[in-house]
Formats: sequence, C-alpha cells, structure tokens
Amino acid sequence: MRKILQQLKQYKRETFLCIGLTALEVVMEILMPFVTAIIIDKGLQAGNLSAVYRFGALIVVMSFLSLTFGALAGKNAAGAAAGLSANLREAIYSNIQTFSFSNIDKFSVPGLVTRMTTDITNVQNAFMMSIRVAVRSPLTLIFSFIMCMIISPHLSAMFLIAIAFLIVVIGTIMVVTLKIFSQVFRRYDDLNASVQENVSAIRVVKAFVREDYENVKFSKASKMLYDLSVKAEGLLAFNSPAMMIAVYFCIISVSWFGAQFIVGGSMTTGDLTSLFSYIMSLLMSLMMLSMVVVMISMSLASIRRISEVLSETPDLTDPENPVTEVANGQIDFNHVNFSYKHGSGKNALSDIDLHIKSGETIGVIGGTGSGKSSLVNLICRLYDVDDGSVCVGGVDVRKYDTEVLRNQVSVVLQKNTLFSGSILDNLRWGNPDATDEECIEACKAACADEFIDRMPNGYNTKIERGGANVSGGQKQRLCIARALLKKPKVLILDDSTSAVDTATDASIRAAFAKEIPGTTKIIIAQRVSSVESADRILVLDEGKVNAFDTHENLLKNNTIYQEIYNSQLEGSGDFDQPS
Ligand SMILES: Nc1ncnc2c1ncn2[C@@H]1O[C@H](COP(=O)(O)OP(=O)(O)OP(=O)(O)O)[C@@H](O)[C@H]1O
Repeated sequence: MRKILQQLKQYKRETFLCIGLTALEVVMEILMPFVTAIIIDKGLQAGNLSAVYRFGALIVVMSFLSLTFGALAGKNAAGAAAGLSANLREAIYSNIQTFSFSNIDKFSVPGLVTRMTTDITNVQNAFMMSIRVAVRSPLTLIFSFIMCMIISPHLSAMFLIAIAFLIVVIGTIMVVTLKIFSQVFRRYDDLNASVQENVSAIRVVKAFVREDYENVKFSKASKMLYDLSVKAEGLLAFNSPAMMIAVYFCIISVSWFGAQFIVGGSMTTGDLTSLFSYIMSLLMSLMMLSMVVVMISMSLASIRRISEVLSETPDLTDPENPVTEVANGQIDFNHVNFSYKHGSGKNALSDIDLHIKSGETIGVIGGTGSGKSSLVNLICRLYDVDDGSVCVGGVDVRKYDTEVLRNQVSVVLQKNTLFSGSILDNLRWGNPDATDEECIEACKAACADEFIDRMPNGYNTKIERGGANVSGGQKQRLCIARALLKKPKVLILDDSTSAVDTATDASIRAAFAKEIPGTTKIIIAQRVSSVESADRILVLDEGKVNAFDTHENLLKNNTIYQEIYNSQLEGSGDFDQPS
C-alpha cells in the first residue's frame, strides 16, 4: 500500500484538498439539523418569524457551502485518483524497461499488461471512493454521535444497540463476501490471461479451426465467474435489509421514548427532529464505510500485483566500472551451466565449453529444445549463467556495460517483431543515425531490397502494428537488415531465415561473407543447407555439446548430424518431423 501511495507525488495537494473539503462538507451537514431544531423550537413553536427567516437563510447558505465543498472534494478526488493511476502506469512501465528476460518470464507478458490496465483501474476507482468516503463516513459517524449525545444521552444508547447489530450483521456479510471476491479476482486474472493469449493468437485459433473449442472454454470460465459474482452480490444484498431493520428500530424507539420525553418536558420537538436526521446520517455512514471496506479489500489483490512489479529489481545489473568497448568478436563459453530457474529445475545448458574465433561463421543445429536459443541468449547477456562464464572479445559479458555489449552483439531473435511506422523507422531501431544509403545497403545484404522496391512507397511504406502487412520471410529479412545496421562484432541469427526460401537464404549468407567478413556470425538453423558452408558447426543435444566441427567431418563422424542430413535429403525438410 505504501509503495502505491508513494506514487501520488504531485497529486498529494489534490488528495489533501479533497480530505479537507470533505471534512468541511461533513461539518456543514452535521450543523444543518442543529439549525433546523432551532428554527422549530425558537421560530415556529415560539411564533418568531424573524428567527425563522434568519436561521432559514443560514440553512440555505450552509447547504450551498456543503454542496460546493462536496463538488470541489469530488473534483479533487477524481484528479488525484487519475493522477495516481497515471503515475503508477509510468512507474510500472519504466520499471519493466529495466527488466531482464527472466524478470519478464516471471510475470509473463499478459500478466504485465493486466497489471497496467485492469489492476490500475481497480486501484484508481478504489482510491477515488476511499479518499471521499473513508474521510466522510467516520467523521459523520463521530460528529452525529456527539450531537446525539448532546441532545439526549439516554436515547443515544438506542443507537449503540443498532450500531452493534449492524456491525455484527454487516461484518459477517463482509467477511464471507470478501473471501468470495478474492476467488472472483483470481478467476478474473485467469480469464484475462486466456483472453489475451487467444486474441493475440487468433490466427492460430482460426488456422486450427479451434473457434468452437475456445468459445466453450471461455463460456465455462465466464459462467464460473458469473456464479461466484452472483453469490457475492447476493450476500451483499442483505446489507440493505439489515440497515433498514436498524433504521426502523431506531425510529420506533426514538419516537416512542422521544414522545415521552417531550411530554415530560425534558426534550423539545426540534431536538427530536434533529435526532432523526442524525440517526439517518449515522447509520448511512456506517453502511458507506462497510462498502469502502469491501472496495478496498477488492482492490487489495490489484495493489499486491502492482506492488510486485514495482518492487521487482532487474536481476541483470551493470558492474560499477563497466567495460565500454568490445575488442573483437571472439566468443568463449567456459564450462557454462545454465537453467531458467537459476539453480533449481533442469539445466537448459550443461558444461558448455566452446571457443569461437573472431570473424568465424558458426552454424548451430540440434533438435527442438536442445538449447540453441538458450546458448545464444547468453552471449548478449539476456540471461546470466549459473556456473562458468561467457566471454565476448576476451571479457566476461557480466563486466560490460550492457548497452555497449548488446550494440556489438546483434541478435535476430526467433520471434521477430516489427513496430508500427515506416520501413525506414523500423530499420533505424538498429541505428538511429543510419543514413538512407546505409539502410539500403543493409537491406541489400539481407536480400530485403527486392521486395521493398516493389512496394508502392518503397522504404517509406508503413508497417502495420506487429508487421501485419508483411509476410513471415519479409519480416525476417527486415529484422536481419535492422540487426546489420548496428555494424556489430557478433551477429546472431536465431532461426531467422526459416521463412525464407533456400535460394534467398543462400544469397543472404553470401552477402554476409562479402559485406561483413570481420563479424563473427552464429547461425541457428533447422536446415543443414543453411549451415553447411559455415566454418564450423555446433551440434547440440539435450543442452550439451555433441560435436563441434566442419560439415565434412561431421558428415563422416557424427551420427546426429548424419541423421539430420539424411532425413533432409529424403525431403522431410525438418529433422524434428518424422520422416
Ligand atoms: N523462458 C524459458 N523459461 C523456462 N524454460 C525455458 C525457457 N525457454 C526455453 N526453456 C527450456 O529450455 C530448454 C532449451 O530451450 P531452447 O529454446 O534453448 O531450445 P531450442 O534448441 O532453441 O529449441 P527450438 O529449436 O524449438 O527453438 C527447453 O527445455 C525449454 O523448454
């Protein structure tokens, strides 16, 4: 909660103004029945019209003030709550930017999106309600009770009975509903995650004709949510009857005893009238308070989830005096062990000991899940090793300024992403200062120029969000060009030409050999044809190095490589698929 409130920052003024104005609004509301009593006793009953006019005018002024204070308090509450949510969103967003891949793995992408949208909206609404009601209700409760005590200490005892009754009944309802609401929120989380997953993968759902299955799955989850919500709301509906019982009890007993006190002369009619007003505000504020408790508790889950992201510290940090230059593209893996759950769970890589010379072209091949992506992710320090070390240019990657390292080790990841903007904008992600000519050169090397030239606006063609208007192969080529613009010392292609035809794949490799001979190139591929021309080929099997040699030697001596080669010769295309 403290972490969340810290984000109020420049909106503290609005918050305090709201609290102050609400307190003034309450004072006005409390004084009004008091003045009404004076009008009845000293004006109407005493036949003093001038007192009626004077105090009547006072009531009008007080109501006007009360309304003004209320409206201003509401405006400030809305401003503070909207400001808090904007600050929270910004704080989460900038913290996410510092996250390493393993931080992101921990929350998952849909999880982070839900926190930045639904959770923040929950907190915003709860905050807006609570700074108004959490101030208003207790103050009304206390002041009303004090006024009741001043008017009639004996009759105030009735309220104590009614309050005790309400606390027990509403309290029980609250405890039970809160438990149900926490279940509702957990289900809501699951539902959100599954909606995000399915909507972002809607093309796959359609391709596999899974719409009906997904509809049934969603209806089931939605029905479960409906049942739980009905149960919780059904229980909350008892709040109102309980409240009415307490109100009627107070009215009847106050009328009964009040009438006797008036007859006995120990109370005036005006006192009795104002006492009725105080009963109503006292019980109503109790009811409102219970609603705020529900609202705050309902947003507790969101508060917890937001705080988790805010308190998450990036697990990859730069050293105090980082190395700011990568000497060359030499890569050394020194007995590396790595697991995604650091120290627990199965190792994704075990005892990797590899030494790659600067400027070499290395092919990496192996079955699905053999650790190819994990291996290259360590080179640009997307994850840290558990044991051993990974060195680039002879220096441990943990000693570098991460920005410098990632600028010199350019990776075209398996999941390529383009952003909305022109082709040139996308290319300049690689190097914001690249000239048009440099961009065109990079596209030529990545064999992307031919399809860009055919586009109506050439390099200024707009790419839609996520690269929806380019094909898989075109996207891959643009991503390679983007990586080339960094002029890196190490270029890693993680299965990045899988959607490109074999001839273009060969042209890209030929262009690399010609254009960037000094750059160390690591090419992960499913096709032997993509790696056979490499200086050496690394065969990975279950996270271990199975062989590291030339194509010719591997064909002679390595059974896994021979199997892959033969299966692809037979035309199955991918060694993971049964031939
Ligand atoms: N983000 C992650 N969190 C946890 N485990 C992971 C993660 N990424 C990969 N793994 C696991 O690590 C192992 C190696 O995966 P990796 O992605 O490196 O294999 P790969 O050879 O690149 O596979 P593919 O050819 O299918 O891309 C697998 O068992 C995989 O399940």
